[in-house]
Amino acid sequence: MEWQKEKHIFLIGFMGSGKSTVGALLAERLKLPFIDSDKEIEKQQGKTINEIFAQSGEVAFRELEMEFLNRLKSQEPSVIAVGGGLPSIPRAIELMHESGLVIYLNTSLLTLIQRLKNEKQDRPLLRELSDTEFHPFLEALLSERVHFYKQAKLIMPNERNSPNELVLKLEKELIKLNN
Ligand SMILES: Nc1ncnc2c1ncn2[C@@H]1O[C@H](COP(=O)(O)OP(=O)(O)OP(=O)(O)O)[C@@H](O)[C@H]1O
Ligand SMILES: O=C(O)C1=C[C@@H](O)[C@@H](O)[C@H](O)C1
Ligand SMILES: [Mg+2]
Repeated sequence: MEWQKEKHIFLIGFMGSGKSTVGALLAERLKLPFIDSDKEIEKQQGKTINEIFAQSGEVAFRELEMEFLNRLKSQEPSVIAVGGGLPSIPRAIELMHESGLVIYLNTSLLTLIQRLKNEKQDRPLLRELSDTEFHPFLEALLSERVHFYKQAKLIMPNERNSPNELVLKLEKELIKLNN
């Protein structure tokens, strides 16, 4: 499998796996534009993700995510961090494979819990969970989604490394694919 420079690089993975953090750094390193689907949808709608979920519901948000993916076809090659739930929408993974290289940032449940416990407020699926609900909810959602994430072409752990260290590893993988 080869990565072609004229294609996008998609980062997928669970909430908190580091897609937005690592994606911005990777784009800087590769001198490519960086696009974050959550931020793009917020800009386009003039609302936060929390407001979209509250006013229109999750199904409407997933439709906006698919519209976002469809719009990317005509965009210059970019590094794209996609929302944590986007890969589980029917056809989404196929669309990403058609226009780029899909990379899964794989992070264990325990690390996700540590990272997300203080970052619940901007994530509508998490913000109302009590401390006792938090762990079982993440565990169940991760196990529902992992099958989609594993359809990525490249699986890269993101836990016992800094975001910058992962960017260097990713760059090496991309160079290998391009040779
Ligand atoms: N390798 C890492 N080591 C330590 N902390 C990290 C690492 N990667 C990301 N983080 C931290 O984890 C938190 C979640 O990261 P980030 O917001 O990038 O995740 P995400 O995958 O974009 O989540 P979402 O799907 O909800 O948008 C942030 O506080 C970020 O700084
Ligand atoms: O995992 C999810 O379903 C989500 C992840 C975030 O990136 C946002 O897209 C939103 O909070 C939903
Ligand atoms: Mg993000």
